Amino acid sequence: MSSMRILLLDKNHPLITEQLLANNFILEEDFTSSYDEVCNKIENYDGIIIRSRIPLDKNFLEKAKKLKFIARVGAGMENIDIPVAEKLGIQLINSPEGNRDSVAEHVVGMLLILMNRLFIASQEVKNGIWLREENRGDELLGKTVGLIGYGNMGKATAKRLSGFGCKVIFHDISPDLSDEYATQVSLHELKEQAEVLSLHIPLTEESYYLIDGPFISDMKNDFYFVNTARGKNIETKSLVEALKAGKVKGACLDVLEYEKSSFENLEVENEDLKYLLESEKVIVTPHIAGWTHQSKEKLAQVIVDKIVAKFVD
Ligand SMILES: O=C(O)CC[C@@H](O)C(=O)O
Repeated sequence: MSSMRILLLDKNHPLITEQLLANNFILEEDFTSSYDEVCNKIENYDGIIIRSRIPLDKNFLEKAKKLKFIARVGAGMENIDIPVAEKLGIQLINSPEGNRDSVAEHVVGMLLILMNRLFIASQEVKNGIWLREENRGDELLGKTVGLIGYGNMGKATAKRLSGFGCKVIFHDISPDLSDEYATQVSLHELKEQAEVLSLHIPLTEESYYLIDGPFISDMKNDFYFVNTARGKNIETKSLVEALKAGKVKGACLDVLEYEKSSFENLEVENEDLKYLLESEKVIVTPHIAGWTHQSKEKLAQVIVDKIVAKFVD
């Protein structure tokens, strides 16, 4: 029997509340209090369930005297000061198994739209313009796709793309991850071979601006770029330069460097952002790759199952 007190800081699928109450957790929902207000009461809770509304930084975590776990509904944990949480013995739980399929479908969808000019051609026809040669597409079949990161998202993406007849290679810091969908290679080999580059890594100090000017120059082929990871994994200025120069043939961006958080508006007074929003070579979506009706429910179920497995006898 659990009598742990849990604070829910973001709206999620109702099954989280239903199932945790059924397991005798004591719950409090607070979707509006500010960072300071939550800091002032966090010492009363054994667990927190979050998406990304409130940053769980050192100051916050040091006030959370009773906290035993932080559960992230989603994959990315860049909002949490992980070294401090680990030092304080707070368990970190995330749930990428819940939205990996949505992310993978989003990657394939964006690539098909970009490479076959589907959105532009449709808009043209609706405006009475019938252009065929200008809208000639590029097949995914036979392309070498390089993934950076081969966790839940990378693997789900490789599974789909291998079904499209792509050769999928990936680079990951963990060894021996090759499987029936993709082959692990060094970063050098990936840069030599990839014709499409897709990111599936968390945002950490090491992966901040991983893709910058020198990285892009090292890529042997002109390539399509896909980012469903985090905007700050790529230096946007370098992406824009490479798009203008034709080195990046097109970009599918579900995340932007200029997002303040997943839920706030964009800073629009930025020349690079303006280019991305205006360019025909760029597709942009508002951080919705892992955001389907199905993933909402699956994320909730995964997080509940993990909490129950750890804290209910
Ligand atoms: O919670 C969100 O808003 C997005 C989640 C997604 O980017 C993830 O990290 O799983």
